[in-house]
Amino acid sequence: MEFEYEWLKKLWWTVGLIVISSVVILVEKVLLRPRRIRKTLEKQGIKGPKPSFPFGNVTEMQQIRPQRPKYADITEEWVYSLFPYFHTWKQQYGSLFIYSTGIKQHLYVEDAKVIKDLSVHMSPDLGRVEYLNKALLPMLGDGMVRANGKSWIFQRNLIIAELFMSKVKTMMGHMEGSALEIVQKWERLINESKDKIVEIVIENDLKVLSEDIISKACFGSDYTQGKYIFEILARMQNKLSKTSTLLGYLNLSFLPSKESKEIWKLKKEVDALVLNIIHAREKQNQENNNGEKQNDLLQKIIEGVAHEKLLNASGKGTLKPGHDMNQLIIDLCKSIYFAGSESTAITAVWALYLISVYPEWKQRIRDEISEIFGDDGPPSFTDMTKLQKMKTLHMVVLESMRLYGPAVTNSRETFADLKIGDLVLPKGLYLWMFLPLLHRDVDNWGPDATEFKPERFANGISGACKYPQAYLPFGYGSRFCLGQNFTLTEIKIVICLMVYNFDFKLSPNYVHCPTSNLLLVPKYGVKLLVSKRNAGK
Ligand code: HEM
Repeated sequence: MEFEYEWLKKLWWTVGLIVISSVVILVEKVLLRPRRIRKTLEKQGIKGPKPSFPFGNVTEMQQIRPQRPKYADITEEWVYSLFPYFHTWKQQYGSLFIYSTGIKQHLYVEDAKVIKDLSVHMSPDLGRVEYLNKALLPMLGDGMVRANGKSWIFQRNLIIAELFMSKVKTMMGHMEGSALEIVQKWERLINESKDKIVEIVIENDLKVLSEDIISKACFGSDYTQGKYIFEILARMQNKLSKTSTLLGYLNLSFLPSKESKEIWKLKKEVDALVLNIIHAREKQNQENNNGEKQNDLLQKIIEGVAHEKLLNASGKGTLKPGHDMNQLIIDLCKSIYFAGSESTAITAVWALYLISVYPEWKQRIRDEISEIFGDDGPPSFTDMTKLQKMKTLHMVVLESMRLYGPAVTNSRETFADLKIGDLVLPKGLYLWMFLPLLHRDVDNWGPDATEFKPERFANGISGACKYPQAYLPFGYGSRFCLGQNFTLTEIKIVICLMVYNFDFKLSPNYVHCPTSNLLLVPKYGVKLLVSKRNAGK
């Protein structure tokens, strides 16, 4: 009897302690921490819409209607419709404001001075947003695009040099070869058409092109192998872009649903396909024991992870013991497939769209091609110095990425209290930038900020605006895009070949509706009327 009583007492104490600590954790998470974060920011003069319990400003986020400022052209309507609350709150609270989605507190940053300070902060305590990471887990695993901490440091150090300009130079042949295949395809379509002019939805071909280039240049395999990987990643991206999780509220992804089951099924499929490519390379390496190994990104990843495995076994590795190295290779490869393909294609699409709307720039690029490559025939891209001399082309690409860069938002989470310039950013805060607004900021870019004027970049990015650090198509700080050299080289080769070989103008069937599916894409496609250059003249 005595024993039973003691046992019951212990049980009640345990249950009591669990209940009390759960309540304490809940109160801390739901009430105290959000309040502390807001107080810290408010004390520094940062304001924002008043949140209400329990969902913060979510109701307003859903209710605020877009308002295009008078100075912006109707073709700019989409900028103010994508996340209309950012524009509305910026007008009320300035270019730095706080808002809440319940337990999550967010800082919207469009203040160029603060961005300048953020861009020099390199610690991993300013990293990828963990709740977004959770949503992207099935798609990207622990690959570097979403990783934080040691895993990210390891992956970034492993591949950074593989995308330096010296390496990209060796990939130009692949880029030109793949671009010429599309040129030939378009020529065929034109020749087969009655009027020698065809309407082409260009992103379809440009996607295939950039996927082919990534497959060949980084993974030493052709597009047929990579095709299904890209297809599945795109399907997953499509599903994920529809969830409100990405804005920080209503994360119901932990509940088993038909959608989440489907996403995890796709994850298995894509992992198996990537693994096939890795196994094929490992087999090739074994068979080629004494021969030359391939010298591409995939080889570097395989060798780097194998080396880390050895170090790890002796307790000297960067990663924690027990880290799943096989999954790490798959996830890192998926990050490259994901980061390197659609963004490049979409950038080329928007650049060609703008060139067709502003044909004087098409002519200026053609003049530049003649000047640099001569008039003897089509330009050939074995020589990086010639491409680097193309200033007009460079200006057009920079301006195109300012107005229609594929990255729509940039986000970070603070994993510690951070001092950024004069600001103290408390741990657990989410930082957001909305790039279409940031890149149209009149204070930074001048009164013609919404206009397409590549000449503003005649003296580089620093000559084009007051705060060059606030030009962010490739992100900022320690998470800056690793593929910038790769992608700019590819896009320039593609534009040169298209402009050299074809005349094109916007089709009357084109509907201007940029929209966000994680990237800024043309909702109804960019349709161009394409004919052979100088045809009939
Ligand atoms: C026009 C094409 C591209 C654009 C606009 C673009 C843009 C970006 C942006 C905005 C980020 C996030 C930066 C941040 O959070 O501050 C990023 C990250 C990254 N990009 Fe790109 N990217 C492009 C092409 C590529 C290509 C071709 C590759 C690889 C071949 C690549 C590899 C990466 C990687 C690995 C990261 C993750 C970096 C990290 O988290 O440390 N990107 N990119």
